[in-house]
Amino acid sequence: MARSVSSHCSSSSTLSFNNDRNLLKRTSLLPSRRTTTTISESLTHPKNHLRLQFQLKSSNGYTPNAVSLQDGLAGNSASNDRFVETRIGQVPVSQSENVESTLSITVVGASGDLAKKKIFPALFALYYEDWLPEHFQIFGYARSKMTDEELRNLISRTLTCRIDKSENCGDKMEQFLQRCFYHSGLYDSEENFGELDQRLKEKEIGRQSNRLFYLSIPPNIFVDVVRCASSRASSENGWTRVIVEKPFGRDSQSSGELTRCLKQYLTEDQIFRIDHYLGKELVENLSVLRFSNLVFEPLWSRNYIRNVQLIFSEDFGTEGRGGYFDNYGIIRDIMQNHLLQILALFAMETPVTLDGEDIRNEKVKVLRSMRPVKLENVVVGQYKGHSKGGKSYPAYSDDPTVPKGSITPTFAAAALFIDNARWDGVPFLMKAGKALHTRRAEIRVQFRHVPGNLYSRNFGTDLDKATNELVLRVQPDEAIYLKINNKVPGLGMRLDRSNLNLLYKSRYPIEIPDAYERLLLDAIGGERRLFIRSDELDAAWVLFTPVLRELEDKKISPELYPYGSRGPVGAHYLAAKHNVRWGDLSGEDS
Ligand SMILES: NC(=O)C1=CN([C@@H]2O[C@H](COP(=O)(O)OP(=O)(O)OC[C@H]3O[C@@H](n4cnc5c(N)ncnc54)[C@H](OP(=O)(O)O)[C@@H]3O)[C@@H](O)[C@H]2O)C=CC1
Ligand SMILES: O=C1O[C@H](COP(=O)(O)O)[C@@H](O)[C@H](O)[C@H]1O
Repeated sequence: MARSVSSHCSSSSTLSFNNDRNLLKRTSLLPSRRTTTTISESLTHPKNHLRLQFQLKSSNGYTPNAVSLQDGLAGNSASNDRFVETRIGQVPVSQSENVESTLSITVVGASGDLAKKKIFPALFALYYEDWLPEHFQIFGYARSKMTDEELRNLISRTLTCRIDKSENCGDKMEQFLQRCFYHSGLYDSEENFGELDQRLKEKEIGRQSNRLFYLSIPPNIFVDVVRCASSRASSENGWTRVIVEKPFGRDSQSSGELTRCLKQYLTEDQIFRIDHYLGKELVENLSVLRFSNLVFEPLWSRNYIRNVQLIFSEDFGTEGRGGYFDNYGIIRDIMQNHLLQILALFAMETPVTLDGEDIRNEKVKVLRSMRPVKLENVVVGQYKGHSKGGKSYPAYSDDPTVPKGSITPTFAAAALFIDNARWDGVPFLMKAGKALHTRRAEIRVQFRHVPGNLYSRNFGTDLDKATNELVLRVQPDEAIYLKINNKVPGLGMRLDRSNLNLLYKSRYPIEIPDAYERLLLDAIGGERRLFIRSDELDAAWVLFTPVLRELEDKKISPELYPYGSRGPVGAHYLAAKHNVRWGDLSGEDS
């Protein structure tokens, strides 16, 4: 029952959002303070230090205002020289200080769950940490009728202060809320977006305006919003960017259709397709671990790695989101995007530079080297009701928003393969499930046996238990640990397994920023590295579309597993077929 992305993909309007044409527009986000103080002076002032972070660092180490080559190409080719200059971090400050710019962020779907839970709290965290430019305003837009004050009340309930820095939090929250406004309108009404434009202009008061729209709405209205906003609320003198939330279609065809529709109104450079897993600290660290440590990269291939496991589990069901979930299922919800993105970062070749385009080029290459997933390499499951300790847990099918008799999988395991020289024959196993025994996301790398191991006798018959395993625990309790074999101290020769453990909370006693903070900051700075390019998206869908179709056409029934369990046993058989044992169920750290 493929559903189309949008009821229409109107070509009535040929207007497009203004693109990032002008270096001044971007660099004007930089605080003017930089020219009046030297760097060493400003570093001595704590607030200036934070502002400096904004100037000097983005999540790839470039200035957040850095412009990728694509900007230059898609924008004004005459200004390419300047774009290249900016890419290497030489921000021409003298130009930026002449123009006062302002940033307007519009959260479309502001009355919804994601806006309340993630977007407004992330924006507040950025404000609290001084990452937002001096002049900014945030608008909520949705159909619900609300005043500015009512929106403020709504979002104030979910704003929190950093545990380690709660100083002045109340004041900061109040100041932040005063920058938040609300406009009620329909998603397909150009007139309503025209009214929003007027309200934005009142706040922008003649400054050069950069506008960011966050589409926190169901996908069937993405195109309507982009059409209306592009014709009536696009910035006239600055950049306009749009963050699009997943799902990006249901399969290759609907995703292609969505891209085609969006590109009637936006250039690729203006579309920021979000995959919030790319903003997670440990996922960011994956490339640092690989490319800045001599000890790992030489081992990163079929020569030393036996298998790689990408595991996602949640200890709660689809509570409240069953209506959305039933149309997608776990493969589309988690595997085709979050886990596949991690896999691409894990397996890609070394990019030429850390520039977003270079990284995304490598991700596309590795995705295109993969075999489409086969039905025989997939296991699906669905949770059933369960009672434990006097408490009963509902089945997926008990959710009133889920159609009766639904066979949508809430669990899946799959084996994937990359047909290139580095990874030939190495199984990449994915496992994702809701209503399991624990909440966890991790990457497990199981290494090969030591050839001719002198100590094999000390390990007994199960040599697999003696192989090294590298674990990147994305959440909770972020950690990177390596399982090694060592001698138990004493006069005998007894071997033990130990973890060399980088546990983040012990090493860094600070609160790790939420993924949405990093991604919002990057979108504001024009940094695209952590957003999905359309060719990446196409390559991702090519891998999963055939098996999704087959599962649906053949009406494959999911294996039922009890709420709170470790998932269907079919996942063990799938792993065993590829000579793999799930590391999370090994007993050592299950
Ligand atoms: N919630 C989450 O944890 C996550 C969500 N996402 C994605 O983010 C986007 C927003 O998610 P979420 O906030 O949960 O969504 P909601 O269902 O809460 O929808 C957001 C807002 O959109 C409007 N809306 C809802 N349904 C319709 C409809 N059928 N037609 C028109 N307007 C509608 C409502 O606003 P109003 O009625 O006031 O106009 C609603 O408040 C979705 O694309 C979702 O897939 C992605 C990852 C996680
Ligand atoms: O995208 C999604 O992610 C969440 C899990 O995100 P996390 O950051 O809390 O791990 C998942 O619950 C949801 O189903 C899915 O749409």
